[in-house]
Formats: sequence, C-alpha cells, structure tokens
Amino acid sequence: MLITGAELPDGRVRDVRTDEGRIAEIEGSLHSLPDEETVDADGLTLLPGAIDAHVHFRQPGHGHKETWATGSRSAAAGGVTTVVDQPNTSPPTVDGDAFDEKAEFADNAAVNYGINGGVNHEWAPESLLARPVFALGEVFLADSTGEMGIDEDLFEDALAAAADAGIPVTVHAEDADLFDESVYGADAGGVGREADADLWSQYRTAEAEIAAVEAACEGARGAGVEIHVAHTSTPEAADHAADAGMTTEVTPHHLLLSREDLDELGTFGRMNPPLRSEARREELYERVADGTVDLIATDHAPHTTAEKEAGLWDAPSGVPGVETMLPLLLAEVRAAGLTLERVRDLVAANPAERFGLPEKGRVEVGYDADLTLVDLDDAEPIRADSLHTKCDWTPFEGREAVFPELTIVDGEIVYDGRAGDRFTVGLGRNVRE
Ligand SMILES: NC(=O)N[C@@H](CC(=O)O)C(=O)O
Ligand SMILES: [Zn+2]
Ligand SMILES: [Zn+2]
Repeated sequence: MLITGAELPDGRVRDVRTDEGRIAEIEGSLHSLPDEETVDADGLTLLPGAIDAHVHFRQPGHGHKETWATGSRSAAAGGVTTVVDQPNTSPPTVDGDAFDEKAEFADNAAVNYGINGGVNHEWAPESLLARPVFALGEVFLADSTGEMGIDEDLFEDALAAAADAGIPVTVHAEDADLFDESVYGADAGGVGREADADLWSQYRTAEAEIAAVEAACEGARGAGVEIHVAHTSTPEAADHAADAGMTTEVTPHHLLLSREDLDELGTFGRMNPPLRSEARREELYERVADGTVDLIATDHAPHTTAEKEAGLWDAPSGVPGVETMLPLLLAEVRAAGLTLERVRDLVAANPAERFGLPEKGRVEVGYDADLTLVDLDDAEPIRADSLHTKCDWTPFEGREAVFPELTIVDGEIVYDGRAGDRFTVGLGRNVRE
C-alpha cells in the first residue's frame, strides 16, 4: 500500500509504503507500483495506531454489554490497533481453559490484541502461564466489577509467578480498608442520572488509592518486579509510582472529567477508582503532559443503560472509552493542551515500549504497519449514537473530538470511515504469538 502526502507526528510530510504488514519506505516522494493500493493522505496526519492496554471486552460471559466484534470495531473506528483485554469475565481468565475460551472469541477481532491473565483464589498459574498471556493483570487489590479482589499473600505469589514467566504485571490499586464506610449506603436520591454519584467519590477515597499504590510499589520492589499501576486517578499516586520506578497509566475520564461532572452523569459517572476533585484532575493532567505519567489507557468498561439506571449503590462501576480516547486527545492537541508527539508517546510509543512490543508504536521504517489517518481540522462533537461499541451511552457526550478517517492493521484497512464506516474483521492476531 502507498499512502501519499501524509503529515507525520513530527510535522514532516511524506509518502509511506507498507509491504507485508510492515512500514517499508518513508520518502518525500514515492511512485506507485503496478496494482498497488494507494491512499491519498493529502492534508491528513498519519499516526501509529493506538495501543489500548486496558479494555474489558466482556466475552465470555457478558456479551450483552460488549462483544469482541463490537468492541474491536469500536477500537478500529477510534484509531486503536491493539487492545489488551482484562480477566474479569465469566469465567475469569485465571487458568488455561478460560484463556482458550476467550481466545476463540478474540479470533474474530478487527484489531490486534493481547489477553491478560488474572489472579484469584482459584487461579492455576501453571496452565495459565503456559498460554500466550500478554501480562498478569489487572491484579485487583480491591473488589471491582467481577469481585476479584485479592489479599497481600496472593499478590506476592502473583508477583513471583510473573517474574518467573517474564511477563509484566498490572495492578488495580485501592485499599478497601480505607474506604469511608460512614458514607456507604447513604441516601443518594434517584436512579441513573438523578443519583448523587459524588457519594461514590467520597466512599472510595483518594487515600485508599494512594496508600494501595504505595504498598503495591513496596511489595513489587521487594519482589524485584517493576509493576504497572493501572488507572491512577490522583496526582499523589502517579508521583509515588514514578518515584518508586514503576509505570502508570491514566484514563481519559480521569484526565478530562472530575467530581464537578457527576451532577450531570450520576451513576453513568460511577467507576473505580472514582472521579476526583477538579484540582486533582488539573494536577493529573500536568503529569500526563510532562511525562510523569507513562501512558493513557481507557479502562473501557461498558455496562448497559438499563444496568446503569439503578440507584448509586446498586449500579455497576465502569464507563466505555476505547473509541473516544484518541479522538479526545487529538482535540486536546487542537486546544494546545498536549503536543501531537506527546499524544503519540502516550497512546502508542510508550505502551509499546513498556509492554515489550518493540515493533509497534511509531511511524518508522521496519515498524508494523498499524496506522491511523486523521484530519486535525475536522473536529466534531461526540455522539453515543455514532459510536460502534455495544454500549449506547458515553460519559463524553457532546465533547469535541477528532475521529479517524481510516485505520490500518498489519498493512490492511480494517476501518474506512470515508467509505461509510466499512470494517474488516478477523484480521486481528494475538501480539504474543
Ligand atoms: N473500572 C471499573 O469501574 N470497572 C471495570 C473493572 C476495573 O477496571 O476495575 C469493569 O470491568 O467494569
Ligand atoms: Zn481496575
Ligand atoms: Zn479495568
């Protein structure tokens, strides 16, 4: 394939040739070969496809919330070319059979993928780690959706097993002992958007995250393992993890939303860890911009509208995000909050480096041809109706975003927004195989 006249993240305008799934040539001007597919990218920007290291695609077990087909199409339409699925499915991905069952669903994916292995009291590390597992995680240090919270001893076992297997460990760090039980169950008013969801932020305290991140980093250091802290919601936790030599991710919702948005969102803004104060959000944004935070990942956690239309204490936690991550970050570039190169690092180059995918994350010769083409002049408001996830709502309704025109996986077009939202599924492969 020949992509002509594309602007690269560093501002150069180049022709880019892909061949056998790789980026083969990048030059000022290339001539098309006989029968070569060409893509006119005049006025468009070519980015490495995003790597979303944290999604919940829900199968097996919860296909009514999301399927690998809908989730991976949503990823492709959002410029995400690799997703990493989390283990809190039914059955949980804690042994070899459960891994194999999930791998069959993943086989239909429109984008490349990794499958994480989980840890609970029934886990079978031998059979699990004999499979092509992407990473151990998210290891839940407190209960979240799926109730996979574990204690310190099991966390130590998990760290040792991951070190043995030579795979990364990602951690959901909250300490349930520091939740404010005096708030739990308080009258939260109506259901769904009418509920007072600020109580969730009061209940799952910032201190519970900060203390859990400190303890997890200490445990990791003792075990000689460099953990990756998932979805840090506080600047304190991000600083602590960085100082301890660990890596962190921040979600688009913790980057762009705060407790001030909960009036409007109600239970649709309930997630773990919860939204924080506007002051903390601003400080977290600074750390994302200055490089203290290593990467952005979505924690794409779809639940149906009907499930969310419950009282605050009964509604499930989690928000969707895989399709809106890169589009929202590109709107931040337009607003001059982040540079394009920083966005490239946050969603592509850094996750590739952190998780051992040295052939991904950059538009450079020899790298995988996982790419997305965007028009930075074409911003539009996000509408849940136009997204491709099974989840029919978004916490970002109405926010400005820049959606991709085209997404390419291993040199093949998997999403073509110019041709009326055309998808090709089944080309995705396990990046650990
Ligand atoms: N973040 C959430 O609130 N929910 C996630 C689980 C998780 O990542 O903790 C989910 O799977 O629903
Ligand atoms: Zn989590
Ligand atoms: Zn998660």
